[in-house]
Amino acid sequence: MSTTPYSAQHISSLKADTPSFLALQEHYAATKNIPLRALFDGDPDRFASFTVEAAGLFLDYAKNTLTSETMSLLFNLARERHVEARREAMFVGEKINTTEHRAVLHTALRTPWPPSSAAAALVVDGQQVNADVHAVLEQIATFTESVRSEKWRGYNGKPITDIVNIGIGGSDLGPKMVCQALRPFQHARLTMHFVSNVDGHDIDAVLSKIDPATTLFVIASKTFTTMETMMNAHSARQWFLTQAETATETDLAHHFVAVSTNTEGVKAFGIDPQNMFPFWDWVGGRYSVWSSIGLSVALAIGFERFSEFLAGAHAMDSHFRSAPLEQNMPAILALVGVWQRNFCGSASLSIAPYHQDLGNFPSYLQQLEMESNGKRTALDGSPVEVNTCPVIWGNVGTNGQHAYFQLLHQGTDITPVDFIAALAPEHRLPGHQAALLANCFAQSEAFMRGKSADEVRAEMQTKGMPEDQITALLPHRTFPGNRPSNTILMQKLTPAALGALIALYEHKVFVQGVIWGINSFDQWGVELGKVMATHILDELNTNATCDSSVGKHDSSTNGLINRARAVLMAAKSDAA
Ligand SMILES: O=P(O)(O)OC[C@H]1O[C@](O)(CO)[C@@H](O)[C@@H]1O
Repeated sequence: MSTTPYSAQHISSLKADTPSFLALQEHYAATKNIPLRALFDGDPDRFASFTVEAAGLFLDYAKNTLTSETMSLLFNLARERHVEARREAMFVGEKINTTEHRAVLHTALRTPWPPSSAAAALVVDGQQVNADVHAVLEQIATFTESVRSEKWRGYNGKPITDIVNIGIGGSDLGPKMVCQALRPFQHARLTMHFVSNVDGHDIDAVLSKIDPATTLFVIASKTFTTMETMMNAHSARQWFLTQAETATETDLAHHFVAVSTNTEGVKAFGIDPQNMFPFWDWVGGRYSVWSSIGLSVALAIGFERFSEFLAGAHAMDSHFRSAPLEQNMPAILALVGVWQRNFCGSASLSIAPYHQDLGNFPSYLQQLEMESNGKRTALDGSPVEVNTCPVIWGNVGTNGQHAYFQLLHQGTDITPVDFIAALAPEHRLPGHQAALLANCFAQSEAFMRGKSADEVRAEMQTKGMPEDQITALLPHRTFPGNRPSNTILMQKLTPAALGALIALYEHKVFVQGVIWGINSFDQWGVELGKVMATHILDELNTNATCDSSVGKHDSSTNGLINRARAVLMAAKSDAA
């Protein structure tokens, strides 16, 4: 294993006094008052200079308050942080996830088979990575084909009509987002459902509309210990046994399959390991849709389309791994984000897909970005000295325009926006696509240009508005502009384009993590609440007098537990 200076355990936080950081700070101070409008007016070639194309995607980052000098300083920063060497360390399977002692190899899940050369074949801890990935893909291909072709049937001989994916976090958000995004490619007989929340209303709503005889449950959990997933899986199992007429325990095999790294856990639940689709600890939950966690996707769109999805991501991997930083789309997207976050001071990033089928993309990115880079400790254990991941949020356009875009245009914070659009639609309805794209492009232009007081005044005067009204309304109707955005375009939202889009953001997150000096692949921050919930669950389920059993909490938590327990206990005795 490499012990070069870029080995993870030697990496400290990005420091505000490093030469490249100081140079960027100085540059920001010198350029911050130049309006974006002026940058466009002064350079007719700005669009050509600040756009990049790769793997079927087109990125326009010209509407950011930056110049070629900014970019060159950012590339210096990336090189100073050893982005290229760290990138290679990830691809070749070094254990860059140092706090969990794991390699990070989601890119191997989409490497074509057989690998192009012996050198490309990955061996990690003695495991033939590519061969193992390929074997599981074959298993997925055979199984999904048999369900789709009606060979695989329910216990009383009926074909499967409904698939229920039970999982949470990466075992839910990825498959759910991708199935929605690729809705037009979905098998006509199959309806996809996703259950994630421990709140019983979630699974109850799904169970109330499906037939046990024609339903397949996919229990998706890397660990097979996650409280939410296990509780939902047990409820589904119980529901099946009570609702499916004449069904016995042996019939469960027709209706429950598992996706996991934990064979023992799957067996203990009662699923035959024959019906288990494995993956490996070097696949992080939020990077797992390419693994067997994508089983629901492959069931929905078929294995051929699933392969196209993997190929799209691989095309972005190849670009990311080989393109110089100056032409490297994920690196550029990451560096623009670092500029916005660490120098321009933006605390959040809004994601605006102008495509209804990408409705779940913002929530997917919330986990990808915030669980990866929402960290305050550097790889070497020291405190991080600069701001890390911004808050990620958003919704589809044009809906967002009629909700929170007011704040984006005229609020007190400057929030960068990533616009994402497909040029051609899957539907044939006249007029809609042009209207959608017109709104997308208009919003980014409006954020950039704003509307000056002089322009607003002239407009109101042309309309013949009295001077006193003009004076009163002027400040309200003025737009400051200078609000940054990126626009990502694809031809159509195909499996390959979606694969490339997700991989683009995965690698953006990686580059930002390297620059900030953090481990983008662990998630210790989710542990504390999980453990405390198990204790409180025990307390809510006991009959002991409130004060003695819950006395160890603060008065607020204690009071809340007591109020809830009174209701839960009453419901229990009513049911008895
Ligand atoms: O697939 P599992 O093991 O059930 O975990 C689900 C999710 O829980 C987390 O571990 C923490 O919330 C995520 O990283 C993961 O995607």
